[in-house]
Amino acid sequence: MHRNGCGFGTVGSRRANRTLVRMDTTEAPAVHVRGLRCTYGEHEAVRGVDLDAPRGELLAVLGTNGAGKTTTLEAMQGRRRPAGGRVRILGLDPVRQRRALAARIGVMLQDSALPAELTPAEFLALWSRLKRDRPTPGSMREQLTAVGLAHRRNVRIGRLSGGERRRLDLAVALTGAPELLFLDEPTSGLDPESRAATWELIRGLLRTGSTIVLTTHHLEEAEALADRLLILHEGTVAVAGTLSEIVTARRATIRYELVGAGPAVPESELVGRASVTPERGVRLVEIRTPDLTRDLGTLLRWAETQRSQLHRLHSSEATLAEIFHEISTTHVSEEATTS
Ligand SMILES: Nc1ncnc2c1ncn2[C@@H]1O[C@H](COP(=O)(O)OP(=O)(O)OP(=O)(O)O)[C@@H](O)[C@H]1O
Repeated sequence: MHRNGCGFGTVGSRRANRTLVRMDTTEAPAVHVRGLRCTYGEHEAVRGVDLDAPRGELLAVLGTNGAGKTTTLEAMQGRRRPAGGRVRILGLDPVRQRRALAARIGVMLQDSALPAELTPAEFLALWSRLKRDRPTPGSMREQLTAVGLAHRRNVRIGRLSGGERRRLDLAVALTGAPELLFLDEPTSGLDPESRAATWELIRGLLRTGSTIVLTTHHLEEAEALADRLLILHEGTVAVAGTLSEIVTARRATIRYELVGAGPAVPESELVGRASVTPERGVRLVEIRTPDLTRDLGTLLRWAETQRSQLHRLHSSEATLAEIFHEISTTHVSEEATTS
């Protein structure tokens, strides 16, 4: 994966990242989850989730609203006791060994309630003491510079904008140079510049060996940053893998336009997978294919024998947006009851 570019302020750099991240070369995955189940009363919000986040990689957890992303993250952070399954974080049980893990993980919550009366500098000092970290004024300033907030360090948190508070949340998560970061929608509410700078900071953290589990509603964020993706839907894993594994496992699409009358597709199994839409004097043809090379060959041979002109012929793999849409319009519970 290509990780390059510029970051926030003057320290979106190797110097900042060297001090913000602690390396760990142990081979076991940083996050290992099998058969995770979480319930709220009668409601089973997470239903048998498996996932792994190898060390030094970024796992993006995507999903529809209410899919169980935050609940899964909470179980991984030891903030929610699972109803079933096995969770290991840096080799430890996050519920039973929560104290031992606390200094080694950093958490950026979706809705953190930072004290409005304190300044970012004061809060980071307090938080460092709670994490038993020994910050120097220089290291705290570096942390704030890394998220583009050095100039706001002495302003009360209550006076910061929503985006600035979000960036302070990220600085808080970085306290103590954690090996593993959980970032719950880290760029929600950020302007495009701040989002780009946050992406660059995240890339810098990955370059220096940090492991990151991130939830996001922005598909382009997952595409830009993730080594692996997981899409949750209705409490279960709909798809998981690298972006190219996920995309190549889905059907590609062949599209072309036809002028004039006559058949629009070859007389083959392609007929059942084609849709033909009349538009502005032409017919737009779209064929979904599990085997692009084979079906494109069939189509081109047919066009040659028919002497048909296929205009604007092109093919494309499924996009993450299409895959996400397909997943989000499927009801797991309906499938389970009708199959
Ligand atoms: N405290 C709670 N009590 C009861 N049900 C809850 C509670 N928290 C979450 N749920 C339910 O559990 C399911 C999963 O919620 P969760 O917040 O984990 O989803 P999510 O994927 O993070 O959603 P979003 O993208 O909307 O933040 C949802 O159906 C939600 O309504």
